[in-house]
Amino acid sequence: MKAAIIGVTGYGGAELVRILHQHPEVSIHSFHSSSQQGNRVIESYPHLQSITAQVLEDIHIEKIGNEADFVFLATPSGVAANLVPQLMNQNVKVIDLSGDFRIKNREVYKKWYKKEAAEEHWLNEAVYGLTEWLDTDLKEAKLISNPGCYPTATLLGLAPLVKNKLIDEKSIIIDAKSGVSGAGRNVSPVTHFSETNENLKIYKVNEHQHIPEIEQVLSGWNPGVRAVTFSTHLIPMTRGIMATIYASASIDTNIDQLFDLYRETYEGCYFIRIREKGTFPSTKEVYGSNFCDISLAYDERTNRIMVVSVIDNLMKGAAGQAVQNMNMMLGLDEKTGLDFVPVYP
Ligand SMILES: NC(=O)C1=CN([C@@H]2O[C@H](COP(=O)(O)OP(=O)(O)OC[C@H]3O[C@@H](n4cnc5c(N)ncnc54)[C@H](OP(=O)(O)O)[C@@H]3O)[C@@H](O)[C@H]2O)C=CC1
Ligand SMILES: CC(=O)N[C@@H](CCC(=O)OP(=O)(O)O)C(=O)O
Repeated sequence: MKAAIIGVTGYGGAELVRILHQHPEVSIHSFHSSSQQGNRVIESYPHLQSITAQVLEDIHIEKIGNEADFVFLATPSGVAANLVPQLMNQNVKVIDLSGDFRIKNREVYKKWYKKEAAEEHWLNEAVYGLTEWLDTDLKEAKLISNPGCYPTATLLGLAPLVKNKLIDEKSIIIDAKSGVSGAGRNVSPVTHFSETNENLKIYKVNEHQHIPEIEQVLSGWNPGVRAVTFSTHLIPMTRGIMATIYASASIDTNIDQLFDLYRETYEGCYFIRIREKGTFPSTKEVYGSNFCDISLAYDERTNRIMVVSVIDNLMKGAAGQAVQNMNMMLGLDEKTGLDFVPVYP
């Protein structure tokens, strides 16, 4: 099978190259850029020397449609909304890493992304690709909307509690931290070295575009969940997200029951690793891998459950989950080409 990558000069695109280079069933047929056509891929990414000698092509939809089986869109929000209808006309399957097809309500997308939403028809066609919690068979899907990085860590961490109605739906607080690669390759005043180094910064307070995505999924699982408190922080590290999630238990519970629930729920999910009781994951323990590591605590004094969920934002939070979804579309083992051991230290 042949894949095309649009937006390959960005971090998500580069990570797709790293994964697909050693995927046994899918090869990268073409690399596309909106600004650097004619340049070699290695001019953007010298670390790919010897991996590819290919040249960046422009985004010629008809040619891509004729030549590729899959297109990965690793482009900023607003781009996929325009490209997807054209690509769908070419009968090529698309996996979009951006937020353009995640939010089903067009007005909600416009409010949080401050952009026009994609066409209703294609929003309805898009399958939300939180791989462990798919509600449809991806073999039938034409368009996959890959979840956001923070929503992936958060939703995987909260699913067992929310689906089983074990927490007070109004009590959910998600305190999340991300490495700087989460903001993409372009430097901005916020991500500049001098701003991030030796600094811890809260940002987009009550305005983060992942709030409606998290609420949409949680309320689909349990209509009692309406709104969550969600805060995001930039941490001076390159990769990784930690979501520390707090909620009040709505039933009598204890830590052993909670661990049993999480182990049973995620039994058979290779990429979800429930930690030993009393230990907590750190971001480095999933660095460069597609794992989401989760642990739990229960405080009897406050009746509060705490979930700690970590991912690599560029892997399970973006390119890794995109390839996991591609594997599901192809009917392959979800691990195919993705079984990376985390890089440590
Ligand atoms: N970084 C992360 O951890 C995560 C990112 N995402 C999402 O994935 C997508 C890609 O993210 P990331 O790789 O970090 O972003 P980057 O900013 O690093 O890269 C995005 C790439 O998109 C291309 N691009 C920009 N404008 C256009 C345009 N108008 N048309 C076509 N291509 C364009 C650029 O390449 P060129 O100039 O060569 O065309 C650019 O290199 C984004 O939507 C992001 O929000 C999702 C989860 C996690
Ligand atoms: C650290 C950092 O800045 N992270 C980005 C993640 C953006 C992203 O992935 O955007 P979409 O999922 O909406 O496409 C942010 O918080 O906006």
